[in-house]
Amino acid sequence: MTAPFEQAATLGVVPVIAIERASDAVALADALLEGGLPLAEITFRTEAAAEVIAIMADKRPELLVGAGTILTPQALDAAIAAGARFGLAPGFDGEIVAAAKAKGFPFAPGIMTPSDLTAVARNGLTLAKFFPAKAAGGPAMLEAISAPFAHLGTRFVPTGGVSLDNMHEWLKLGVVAAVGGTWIATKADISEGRWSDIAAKARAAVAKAREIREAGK
Ligand SMILES: O=C(O)C(=O)C[C@H](O)[C@H](O)COP(=O)(O)O
Repeated sequence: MTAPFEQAATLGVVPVIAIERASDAVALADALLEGGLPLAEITFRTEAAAEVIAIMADKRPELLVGAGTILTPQALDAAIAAGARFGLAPGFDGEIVAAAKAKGFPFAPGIMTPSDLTAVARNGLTLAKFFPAKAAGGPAMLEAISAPFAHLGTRFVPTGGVSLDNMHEWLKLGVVAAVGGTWIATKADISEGRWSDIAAKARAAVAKAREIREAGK
């Protein structure tokens, strides 16, 4: 895996964020840093996404900021131009994967089926999002579909229905690099400025990930 994804894997948790106002970018970055989670996936689900990434990359370079919900080559370009260090998507699109590869941009597409995984393998990718993780069948499903690809070393970020209470079910699987989810910084947390709550949830998630990994050793 490339360096940004190695860092995400070390932390074990990727906060998936939909943020509406660019003016909240620094406070959100500070809340995550305060919580010991120097990582953010800013999703292209809001108008403000590219600006938020640019502000975070500029003002808080110690936060590893990436882009999520990359659904078009244009969104990929906007993410890179804004200073995103990595990108993720809920699905697989060959054009986006090829463009990211050509630009040397660490990109993890989403998968949910063995066919998606075949595309990931054919493109030589080492990390993919598993989405929607819980609805698609949970850890048993990921274990089953990843088995024929295990020798290739591909790892996964399950996202969708992951929470503090069920993250252990995912992180105990060797193929899981990190879990992802919106629970650490919800839209409401951000719009209402609940920065200390976000910091506390970040801290709890990182501690739990570490505890699960330590117990599994
Ligand atoms: O937007 C993307 O790129 C996605 O892959 C989807 C998100 O990661 C999930 O929708 C998060 O799901 P929850 O944590 O259950 O709210």
